[in-house]
Amino acid sequence: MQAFEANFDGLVGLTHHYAGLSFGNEASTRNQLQPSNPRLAAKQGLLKMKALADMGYVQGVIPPHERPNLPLLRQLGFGGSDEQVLAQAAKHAPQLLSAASSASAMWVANAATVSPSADSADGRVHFTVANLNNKFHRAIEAPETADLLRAIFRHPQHFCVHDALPQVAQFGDEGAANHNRFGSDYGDAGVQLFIYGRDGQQQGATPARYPARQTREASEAVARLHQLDAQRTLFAQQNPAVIDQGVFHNDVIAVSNQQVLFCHQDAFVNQPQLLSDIAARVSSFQPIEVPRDKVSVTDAVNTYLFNSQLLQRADGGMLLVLPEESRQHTGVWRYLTELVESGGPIRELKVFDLRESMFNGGGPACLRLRVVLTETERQALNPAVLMNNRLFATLNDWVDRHYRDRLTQADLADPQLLREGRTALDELTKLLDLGSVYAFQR
Ligand SMILES: NCCC[C@H](NC(=O)CCC(=O)O)C(=O)O
Repeated sequence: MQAFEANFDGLVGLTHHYAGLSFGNEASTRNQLQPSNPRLAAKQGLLKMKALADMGYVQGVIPPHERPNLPLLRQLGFGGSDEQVLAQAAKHAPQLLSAASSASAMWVANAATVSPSADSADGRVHFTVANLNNKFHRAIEAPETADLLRAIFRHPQHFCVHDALPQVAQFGDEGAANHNRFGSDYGDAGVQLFIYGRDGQQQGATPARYPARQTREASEAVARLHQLDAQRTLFAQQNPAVIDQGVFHNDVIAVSNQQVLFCHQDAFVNQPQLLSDIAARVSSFQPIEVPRDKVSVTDAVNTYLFNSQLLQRADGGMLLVLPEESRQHTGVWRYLTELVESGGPIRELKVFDLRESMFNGGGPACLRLRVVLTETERQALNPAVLMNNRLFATLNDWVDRHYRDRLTQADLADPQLLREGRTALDELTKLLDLGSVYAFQR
């Protein structure tokens, strides 16, 4: 069956701010309490989506979540009117208000793990919503993510959206950021590689300083839910030493497309064995391992060169979509330029300014969820979320009318911000034909 890879990017929400909520994600910690610019953040994301759509890639949008999350603050004991809930939370627990207001759902590589229909026994595209159990502000995303994915991939004959795994550390699951799929044509059965940071039973090596968010048990459960062929499914551990250097998701140190794995030399535990296991299953497998003497793990974390999108071009070559930070770094840019000139599969570099997202540790790959689709499946999804000239203009105008260009933690208590968010999201559900998907609409 003919198929292609579509990308769905998270649209940055109105409350995008820097709260230092993600221990182990060094950008998040470093930029805590810096003022943010939600309007710029949303527009930077839209520009990337539009550029990819213009190049001929199928590109969709995943809407932001309802924030601040008032029902959550009420669940935590803040009561009274909406205004009183915000005021009390701001006074007594500003970090909880930040968590309940985080726009972190923008990083949709952590929304779900996706398996294409060619790999699943029942011939459907499977999604398992990530429970994001390691961080409170992210764990609250799961139910809303499920609702949004069902409002986009809404035909149960073609799509199956599984709820998140149980919300306990043993099943910590961070979605597609720890998942790769290899193969030749997208429509042929592929080989899926699940990468975990630790064994949920605390066996084997673990990082010493920072948390390992993904467990092996979670990856195994997702593979079962997606009805994958065990012969075509691999599980591997991320190197705990690089987690301790700030590689909190595997997509900070590796990216793949079809036969190519572009990764750092220190990405995985027992890397030579893993590469030979993949080679045994994927014909013409082409690993590109970046040696530490060319790019250190620290430089990889600071520039996010692996948090890139590796896209297929019509001529058979591949394009690497990178954040501006990798161009700014002389050594990293020199390596990438040499890579393109080396005659290998990566033939082109394209750079985007995603600074607002990068300041919270999210690069080009974090902002997108890859979904391999057949043409029939593409026609079955909600067409209103697909990027084109008109949607780009509509969403830019929507952002201009509703988003602030400066936000700090203190602003989160402003009841006007809550109203602005509800007005904007109410309008968005109509623009994207989502139905009454948000709690405040029900
Ligand atoms: N894939 C990229 C995810 C980045 C995300 N950052 C955050 O949630 C930072 C939020 C803050 O600190 O305000 C995370 O660490 O999960």
